[in-house]
Amino acid sequence: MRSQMKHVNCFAQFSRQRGMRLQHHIGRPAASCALEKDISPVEAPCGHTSMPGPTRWPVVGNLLEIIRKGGLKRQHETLLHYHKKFGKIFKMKLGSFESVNIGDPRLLEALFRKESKYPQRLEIKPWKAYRDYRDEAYGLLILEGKEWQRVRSVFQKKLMKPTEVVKLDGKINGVLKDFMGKIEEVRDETGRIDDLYHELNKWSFETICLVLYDKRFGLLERHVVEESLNFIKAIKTMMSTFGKMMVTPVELHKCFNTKTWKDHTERSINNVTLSRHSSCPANDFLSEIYYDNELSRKELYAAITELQIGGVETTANSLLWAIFNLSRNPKAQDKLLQEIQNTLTENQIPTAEDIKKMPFLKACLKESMRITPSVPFTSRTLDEEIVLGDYLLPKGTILMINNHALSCNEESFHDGDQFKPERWLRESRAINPFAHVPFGVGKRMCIGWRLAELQLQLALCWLIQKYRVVATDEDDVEILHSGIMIPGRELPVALLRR
Ligand code: HEM
Repeated sequence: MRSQMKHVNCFAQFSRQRGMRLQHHIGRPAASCALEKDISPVEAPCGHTSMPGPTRWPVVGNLLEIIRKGGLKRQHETLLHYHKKFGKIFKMKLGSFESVNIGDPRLLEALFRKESKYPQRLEIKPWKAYRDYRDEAYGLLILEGKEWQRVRSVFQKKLMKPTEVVKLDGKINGVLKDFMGKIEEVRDETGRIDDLYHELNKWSFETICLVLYDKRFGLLERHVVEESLNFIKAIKTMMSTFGKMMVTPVELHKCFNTKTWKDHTERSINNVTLSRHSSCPANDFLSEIYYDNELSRKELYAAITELQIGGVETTANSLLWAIFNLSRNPKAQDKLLQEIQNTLTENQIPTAEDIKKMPFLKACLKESMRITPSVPFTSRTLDEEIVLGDYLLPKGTILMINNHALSCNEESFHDGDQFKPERWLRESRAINPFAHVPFGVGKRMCIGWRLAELQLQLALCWLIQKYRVVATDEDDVEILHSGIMIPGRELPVALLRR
């Protein structure tokens, strides 16, 4: 990789040799091929300046340094540190996993402008290995090429169309009504909830299942069906084993039947269990897809399973952090309550239409997802050679798009460590849309983002209308990377009835 990533000064020579056209030069105008000033130059074998990055050691690459700096759980902090040290683009290697990391909105925009027909994320070999092992199909998270596009376009019609998504507010509110009842049940006399995250996971699972299967799974009832809880546990296991399985070859795990592989295969999500619920879809959402024969039954199961994997913990996690951020920012919370009360009468159930009249609510959510993003990175595997910024990146390069670093960037967000929803309302200094990408970018961005946003906005409305969310201590809460960003301890929050 090192010798393949050449400084753009090599580019003219490359273009002549390979007949490359200048349209491939993305990131800055073709005429400006000067060395990036803020990238520390490292001497490359070709004699030109190559991309900077931490010192890599044979076999392990930078893994030991990551471990020394707090391990994979704190990798987001280490990567932030690398971005500060090496600039907006750098390369690194974790065991067998090599990547180029980008944390700059202009570079991301440039990448987006040259997006290929079927953008690819980094291949998730452990998930594929598991599916192959069980003879199951792949869903949107892992599909590639034309197959990905075929499945994507089927679900996109339902999930990405604003007019379709707003129709789901009734279902979302139905689950929220029960969720509020659940909160009353599990809240102690001080307003604390033991394992709030688990309760939020149950809420988001119940909502997504209702949207997909038009069926309630009873997760918010007193006696919960074990199978549904297993799904939530399985998502957590998949997320937490993911990191370890990505930095070491999956074949090794399989061959030696390591604990990580056992955890991964024994507790991963099983399509067959879920398939019962979608075997004869009766609701609008699945029936069109099913009866139009757009997807085979196997493909439908896989796609639905992966919609759930993608949608359950991410949404629960985003609401968890929003509750936390509002608990630490009572002024913002008061302003939010004011907006809700100006829009809704007491106990009025909010609709998607009402949400349109609540810019501060949207801003609070955006700011929460910026300051505490659930998904810190996404990735792209280049399917053709491109020039990004000042570097020629060969086909096959894995680009890590660091949403966490983008969101912390002081150039884009002044006082970036502070929760300031107002920043999203100011029209004078528009924020570059590529500076904050919690749902990713381009053709492959999150297919559930509209649904997730509506769910979160409605949930915040219900919660803030009924409860004052307070901080029970002011000590730091560490953020840990476990596939998704989780708090290092039970969140110090209480919900007090207004
Ligand atoms: C707050 C909640 C959510 C967050 C933060 C989130 C975040 C993301 C991110 C960052 C990606 C990668 C995008 C990229 O590579 O550019 C993604 C992809 C995906 N998400 Fe979400 N997501 C959320 C909710 C949902 C929901 C509710 C669903 C399902 C209904 C869902 C299903 C998916 C799927 C299937 C993909 C893969 C899409 C593809 O490759 O075509 N997500 N999500």
